[in-house]
Amino acid sequence: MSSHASETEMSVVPTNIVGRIQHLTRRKDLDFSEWVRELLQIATWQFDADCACFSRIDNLELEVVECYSNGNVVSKKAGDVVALGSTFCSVTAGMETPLMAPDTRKNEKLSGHPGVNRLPEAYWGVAIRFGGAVWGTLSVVADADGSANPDNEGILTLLAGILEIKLENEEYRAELNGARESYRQLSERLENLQQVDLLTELPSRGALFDYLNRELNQLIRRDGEGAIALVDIDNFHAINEKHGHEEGDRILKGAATALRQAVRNYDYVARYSGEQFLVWLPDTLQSEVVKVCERMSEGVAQCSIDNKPVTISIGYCAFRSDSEKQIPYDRAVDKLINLAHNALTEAKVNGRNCAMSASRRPVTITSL
Ligand SMILES: Nc1nc2c(ncn2[C@@H]2O[C@H](COP(=O)(O)OP(=O)(O)OP(=O)(O)O)[C@@H](O)[C@H]2O)c(=O)[nH]1
Repeated sequence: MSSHASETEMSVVPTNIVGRIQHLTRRKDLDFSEWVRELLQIATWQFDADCACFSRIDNLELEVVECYSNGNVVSKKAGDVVALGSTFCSVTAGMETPLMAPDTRKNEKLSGHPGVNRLPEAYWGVAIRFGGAVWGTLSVVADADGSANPDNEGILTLLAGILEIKLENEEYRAELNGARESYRQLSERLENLQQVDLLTELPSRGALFDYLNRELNQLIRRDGEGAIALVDIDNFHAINEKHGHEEGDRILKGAATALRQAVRNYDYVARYSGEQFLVWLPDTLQSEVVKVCERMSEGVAQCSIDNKPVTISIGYCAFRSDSEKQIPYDRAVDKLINLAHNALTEAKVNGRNCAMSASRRPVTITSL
């Protein structure tokens, strides 16, 4: 049995134990295992004992979750599993109140226990309850008979209560971590879903920028030419107003299909916003872009409303790579889209149903 607690220390124990427990409950720097070991150390110190264990009962077995020993005795280690019946904890588990046995040989509950001459002489234990049932035990042992401090029963009950709260918090934390993980997986799935526009089945705006940044990067590296076109259905607000949103949706789907069919299979058509589509035309000369615009207009005109063909306005920006150096690719995409957008505004101003280029010649990437 350890003898670190002097008479003087014993006389101030109530104050110190409260201070130590309070200090422990406020510590946020410890993980669960470290925290429990600190508590076990406090219990060992308070009982002037050699070792304290926090154990879990699983059927007829007792598993040591955490253990603290002052080194005076050979103690159990975390993870050790023993037959519950061979331990004093088997008795503790059936009790509502702590089992206080400073001398187990003289304790009415333990004197007949098969382990009484083999197990430590002093034993104090209390059941740990969780979820309405006995979960395990908190036990403190000493190799020689212990003192009978009248406060200790209350302190053991208090330590058990704190452990129960900690256990619950830990369980919630695990649940919370599980919930966080499910949320992360859900967000990931949602993000994937958002890559595709559900109405038109084209890539969505969410997918667009990553794709364009990658593509533009590659195109610049191979000194290529290409174009970005913004396509906008004319007077779409009026179509919605007059024929209803379902009819508007039908036109949107039809336009999406027509645009997809009007371009090569390695071109890229995405839904940019409401009634606007973005078309990426890699390895395409400016003169070819004009032809693609014509094909797109003819294709969309196959969709009709009130026996009138649906028309589109297009603004495009053709560009060529002039240097592999000094290119901020992400900004280049934004700037090309802006130029195409300005051209689209001009097409609308010019009376709609037409295509406008951002410049007479392809813009150079380094001029952006
Ligand atoms: N049916 C339907 N309408 C949409 C959708 N997304 C956006 N819109 C509508 O598209 C309309 C776009 O209207 P405006 O931006 O005024 O453009 P506009 O009427 O085509 O006029 P111009 O572009 O100048 O020819 C708005 O009424 C939006 O509510 C959609 O998914 N389905």
